[in-house]
Amino acid sequence: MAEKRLFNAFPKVGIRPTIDGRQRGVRESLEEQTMNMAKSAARLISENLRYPNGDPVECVIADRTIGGVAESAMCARKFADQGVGVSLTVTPCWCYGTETMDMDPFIPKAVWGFNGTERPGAVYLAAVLAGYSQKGLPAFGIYGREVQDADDTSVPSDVRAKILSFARAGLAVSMMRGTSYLSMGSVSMGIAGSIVNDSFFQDYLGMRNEYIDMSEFIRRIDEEIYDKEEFEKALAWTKKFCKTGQDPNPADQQRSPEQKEQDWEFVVKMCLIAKDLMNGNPRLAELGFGEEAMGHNALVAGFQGQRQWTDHFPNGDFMETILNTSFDWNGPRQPYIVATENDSLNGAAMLFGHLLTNTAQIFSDVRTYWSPEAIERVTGQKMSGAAAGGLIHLINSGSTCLDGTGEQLKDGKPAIKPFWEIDEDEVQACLAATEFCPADAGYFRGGGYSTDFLTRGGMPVTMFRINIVKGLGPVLQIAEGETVRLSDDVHRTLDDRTNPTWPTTWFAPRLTGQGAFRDVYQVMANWGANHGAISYGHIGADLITLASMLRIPVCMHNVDEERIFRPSSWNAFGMEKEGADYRACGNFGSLYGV
Ligand SMILES: C[C@H](O)[C@@H](O)[C@@H](O)C(=O)CO
Ligand SMILES: [Mn+2]
Repeated sequence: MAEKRLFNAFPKVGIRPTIDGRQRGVRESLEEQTMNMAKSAARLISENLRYPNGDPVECVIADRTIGGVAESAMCARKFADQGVGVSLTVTPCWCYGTETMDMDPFIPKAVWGFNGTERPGAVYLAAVLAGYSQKGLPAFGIYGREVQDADDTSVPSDVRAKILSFARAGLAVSMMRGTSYLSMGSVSMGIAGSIVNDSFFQDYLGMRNEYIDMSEFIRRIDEEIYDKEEFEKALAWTKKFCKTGQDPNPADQQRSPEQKEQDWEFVVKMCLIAKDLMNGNPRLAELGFGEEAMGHNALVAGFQGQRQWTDHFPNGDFMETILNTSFDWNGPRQPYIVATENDSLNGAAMLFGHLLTNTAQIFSDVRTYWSPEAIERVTGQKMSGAAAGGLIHLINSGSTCLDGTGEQLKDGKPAIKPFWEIDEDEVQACLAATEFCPADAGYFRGGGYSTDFLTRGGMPVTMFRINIVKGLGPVLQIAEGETVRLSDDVHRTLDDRTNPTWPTTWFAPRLTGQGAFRDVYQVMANWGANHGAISYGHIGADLITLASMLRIPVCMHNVDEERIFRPSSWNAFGMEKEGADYRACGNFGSLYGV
């Protein structure tokens, strides 16, 4: 059974079979087809989508078809009672728009109008979408390209794709609502992303901000407010499977073997404590720590670390790495999303990626642009293939998920998978590909460990980032591309010029020849901050759909226009998609902002 998380139930998808209310023949003739559409949609969603804990997504179908306002109200009541967080209206016929529409302003909504000829499903679709636009309730329209016969209960592939894309993004919106971002510490080294903007989390994500001082870790370590049995298990696993790598420090700055041993115990305790802080732990209540047992209901957190903590205590890199990874000493499990340097905007981006894919997310500094000429100058090697246009060196200050090694395989190729698809061999492969090196004493005076690995090449990935601009609000930027595996000697030469004991992912964004994607250099030059969240797969279209639900405009992306799926209201803001997105988001404002 998947690990219980937080105090929020997973939101369900509500399906609204909507019908022409005229009895004495019309309605009766449509009842079966309408309800069958709802059942087909529910089956499609539950068979293809899972919650982050691995359980199938649950759908709730209205008790009866919705022919007017009374049945709309009955359905709304049932959805509220059942914890519905996303709604999909389906219909094969004409219905009465404002009498049957879903009026809940906070839950993502879509309408699937059957492309049939016997009854005008498309006409209702257009009418109700117009109603949603007029009422300021943007909704997604779904209409199959090919005409279907009235008795055809199949869901065409284009309709399937849109229903699933809408449901993935709608569930992500709904899963964030009511949870917390937990700041463990405050602003790290003047990084603006770690200035936690509570209006952003509250108005755009419907989330609460929680804060703890980093001294809480010392209190809990000193007073042994953690599960000591779990600690012994975690420490034994760590000693057995987490290989210690090279110490990058000069001999006279290296910590003694005893100190290093103590550091391992310290950083493993940090790991348990951070998990308890985010998620709570009933075991603590049994140990007499009732308040600490509750946790902060945090779906995402950030750890400041640098500098005050790391100037004195072992760093948080091992903690951040293990929490963000899809497994630990208890085997595969849902990752805990934690942002390095408390970069809450990158943390929120990581959360988007995690909720859309159910996978672990890489956190990286966007550290260096290497032109092919520069690589050849310093290594003598000419770049080719995906590296021919140059590379971006993604490297964090010592932490990122072990899934980022690319040692999990999907169809024989490097991948990052949901935890329930990861087997023990892949767990071991990720660990075997990693070394934990004593921390660079220049940066981390208090010691600790850094995670060192090199991501395998040929993995499709998407890098993305949330930035906040005064007067505009949040924007999202996206770059789809792939990882590149350089030869060991080329990688070594480049990596040794920076921090060779940190995790590296060589990233080649997909170029379009236009604007920010004119070349690799422009991708780096247009990146809005020092960090990026990196997710497995090309998820740019889903991120765009999610951003539109949250009314966050997308300032940069390399997603083909036909993959873009936004509420129908966006069409009213012009044919040029980027400007229309900004105008629509500005017009409707944040989803929860009052
Ligand atoms: C150790 C260094 O201070 C790094 O932490 C620094 O380069 C950053 O990661 C800034 O985002
Ligand atoms: Mn950083």
